[in-house]
Amino acid sequence: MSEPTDLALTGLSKHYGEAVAVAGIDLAMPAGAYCCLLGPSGCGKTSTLRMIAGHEQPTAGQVLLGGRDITRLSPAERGTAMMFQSYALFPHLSVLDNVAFSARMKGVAREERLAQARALLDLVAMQPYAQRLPAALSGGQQQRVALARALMTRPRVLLLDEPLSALDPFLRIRMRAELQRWHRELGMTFVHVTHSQEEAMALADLVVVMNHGRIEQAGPPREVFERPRTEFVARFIGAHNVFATPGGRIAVRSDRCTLAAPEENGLAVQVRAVEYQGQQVLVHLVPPGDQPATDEADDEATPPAWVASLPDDLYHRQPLEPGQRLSLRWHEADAHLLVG
Ligand SMILES: Nc1ncnc2c1ncn2[C@@H]1O[C@H](COP(=O)(O)OP(=O)(O)OP(=O)(O)O)[C@@H](O)[C@H]1O
Repeated sequence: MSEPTDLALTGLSKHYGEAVAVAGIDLAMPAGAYCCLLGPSGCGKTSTLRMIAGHEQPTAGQVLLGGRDITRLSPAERGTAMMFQSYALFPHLSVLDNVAFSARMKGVAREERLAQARALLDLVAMQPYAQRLPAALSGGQQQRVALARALMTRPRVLLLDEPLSALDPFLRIRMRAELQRWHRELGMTFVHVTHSQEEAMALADLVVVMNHGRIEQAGPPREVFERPRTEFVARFIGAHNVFATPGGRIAVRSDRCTLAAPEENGLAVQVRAVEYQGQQVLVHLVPPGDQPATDEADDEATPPAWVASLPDDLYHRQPLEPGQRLSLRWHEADAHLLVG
């Protein structure tokens, strides 16, 4: 099951009539990678996943798995398995029969397929529920069964479409740890679609940030966070400020920005709002002269804001008031130039 694979997309694009969902992307995933396709709604991540799965035919380009061109193969022939957003278990079949279903379709003998299904239920800690119907399971349990069912086809690549989005925040964090463990134990390539940068950072070893059908940046999470390549990436992953300078736009992490008295060197700013977050305090800043936030409508009316993220103890030594004028500063070494 853990045979080395290498999934590659070359010039992959998908048009729906006039609309370009995916605009010719190139991507190579090392065997055994945990890859997250990350981006806002409509950026083309689901279309990309569906083309890898074979549920959608590309307008142009290729999907290669282990060097083999699988672009035109049916979903069942290509060595990928998809775990869907809605778990889509058969309601009238027991958990065990749901998992064994694909092997039954292939004509695998009953004892053999049930043994395989039990082993997979064991992996996802669902053996005790083998005889239950899906309706008698929680969302997280249904998801585990859906995973076991996808693994039954012995895929080389597991495709996950927003697998955590239907779960409550507590369960989501628990399932993140489970996904990491399954990935480690199975050693196969996972491709996981998400719009949550937090989820991508927590899980992936390869984060692929997409925007308007293109890849803005692909790299290890730390690299994407520490060196966002474009303004879009810096803003989408958050916790960064973007400044226009004579040499071009630069990004600086908001926890690397400091505040000083207005007469000090730095960018003149004014406090718009202060947001207490426990370990840190976020100080929202606007150019001087802008009105400090007084109600919610104002929030949207003043977009060019920056944030200084200050450690709570530092902030509380010198609390700030909306409207207060300050100087926003950063070290040259913490600034890096954005492309485009
Ligand atoms: N069957 C379709 N027919 C026409 N347009 C489509 C179709 N499927 C997707 N699109 C369009 O293609 C673009 C990319 O869609 P896609 O579902 O890949 O984005 P996404 O990043 O997965 O978004 P979401 O997070 O909302 O699912 C969108 O503008 C969408 O409206």
